[in-house]
Amino acid sequence: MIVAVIIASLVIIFLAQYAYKLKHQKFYQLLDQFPCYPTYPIIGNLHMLYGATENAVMRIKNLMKPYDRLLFWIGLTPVLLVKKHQDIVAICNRCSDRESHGFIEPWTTKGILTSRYEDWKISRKMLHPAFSQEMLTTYIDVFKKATSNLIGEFRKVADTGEIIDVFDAIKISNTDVILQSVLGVSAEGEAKKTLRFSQAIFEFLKDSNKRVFTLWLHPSFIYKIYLKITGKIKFLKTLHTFPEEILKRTMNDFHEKKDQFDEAHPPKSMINLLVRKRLEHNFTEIRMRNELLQVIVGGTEAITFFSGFLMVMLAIHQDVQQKLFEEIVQFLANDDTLTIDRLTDPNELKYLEQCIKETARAFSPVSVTFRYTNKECVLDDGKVVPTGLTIMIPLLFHNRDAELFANPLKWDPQHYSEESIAKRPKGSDLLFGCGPRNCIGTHTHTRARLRRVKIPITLTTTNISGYKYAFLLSKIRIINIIKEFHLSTNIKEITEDDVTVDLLLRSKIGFPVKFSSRRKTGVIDS
Ligand code: HEM
Repeated sequence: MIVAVIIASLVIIFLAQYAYKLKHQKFYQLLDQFPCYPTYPIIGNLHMLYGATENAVMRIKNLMKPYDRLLFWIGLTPVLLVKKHQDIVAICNRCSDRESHGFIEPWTTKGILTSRYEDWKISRKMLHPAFSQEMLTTYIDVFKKATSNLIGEFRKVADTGEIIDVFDAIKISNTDVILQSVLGVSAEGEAKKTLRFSQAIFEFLKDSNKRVFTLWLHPSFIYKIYLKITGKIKFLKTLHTFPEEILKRTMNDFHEKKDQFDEAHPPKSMINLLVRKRLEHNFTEIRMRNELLQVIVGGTEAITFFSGFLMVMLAIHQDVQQKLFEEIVQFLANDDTLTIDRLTDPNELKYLEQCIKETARAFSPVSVTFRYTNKECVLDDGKVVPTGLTIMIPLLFHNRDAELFANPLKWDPQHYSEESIAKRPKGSDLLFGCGPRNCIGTHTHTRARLRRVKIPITLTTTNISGYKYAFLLSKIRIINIIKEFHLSTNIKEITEDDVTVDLLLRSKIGFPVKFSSRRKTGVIDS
């Protein structure tokens, strides 16, 4: 009986799939242009990722070796993988939808990371001012305070000969920074809750990645049961209640202390800005919670891994560290204040900027991004990507493309020297993504604006993103750390075998660093 039911179900699925394919013949014909490994009914190509859900992107890298484009079936869903610069730029500049396939529900729904174009436009417009020069100037004090606390942690182990994994200290510091600038609360005041929240973010990202590549977790009702049985539902609750409580508090303040929200008191955090502007866009509390949550998620994990890799690379590459130290000493010689103008002056701290960009290239924290084609997209060779297709863009492969970067697996700030940049096609750095849906901290160039300033649309402009949130925080942090400590480590390199890549790139071997004081000194401009 059971066997009969299973066979009947399979036949029904097969027939339904056949009927669907007939109805969407053009879509499937266009898919035939792209290479694809043999598929099995129902599972598609997922068997090829068996046992690798935690490191799926690296497995995909091997599968993509012979191809620049690959059609990959995640169950019944076709996904086009592209790794070449021209393809990424063409797709990202033309399609502003990001496909999440609801995989990250029920963790979060509509918001800047996950919304389709029409909703996303509103999110982006609403949140963009939170990354303006004025707001960044406000955040600088938060960055300095958090750096001061972080340095305090490193002082505890300095000169003891101990090698510590800096990940936890950086994570606490970054969570503090992001929470202060997004939610206006300090981790110091909410330490336990912050820690639980940060754990919930981690579980959310890990689980969402697992769900994408695990067929039986695709149906929503099964996933909800899975969350209950595994006890992960508690992380889901924390993920929601923490920002909700703070949102309620801010909304109450908004109603009761109106004078604190007038023009004489400009917003100092994203939540403050959102509460002021929510009526313009008719945002519900749930929508506001999602927006805040998604910026926090987008920011915290990426910047934590990024910072960890940067510190370890400096600890490994002593020559680079020494050169950077000399640059920092020179920068501080006559003026040791860290203002936004000094930190964003393109003629200052050039080598530090090279080190930061190189880390974002070699260890692309957001190693994969997605698009969904809301219209047909013609690629350079005339091939047409059909409407309604999910595109997976492993930015990591692009950023390690040997055609763009000599010796791409080597971390070398020379990749960002003026001479090296001049040798690459303009706009070939996709460190913060590409097109209008790039990282929110970056400048957005719409097609119209590109035309106005006569920049070819095929060239993206994310490489002028530098002086934003992540860069400012990194500069303040590295200046203070390198000025005070000499960093060393017991590892020689972080190789491809030492990282796992799901949606984010993580280190399997942690971030081991030894701190030795250069001289007893205070934190600059704290
Ligand atoms: C080193 C640090 C960071 C890196 C390398 C990075 C990289 C990226 C990348 C590659 C994307 C996808 C872009 C695309 O699909 O084209 C992205 C999106 C995004 N990032 Fe970042 N990011 C960083 C830091 C941050 C920070 C600090 C925040 C917030 C405080 C943030 C918020 C976001 C948001 C909200 C999006 C979605 C934007 C949209 O869809 O409109 N990121 N980031």
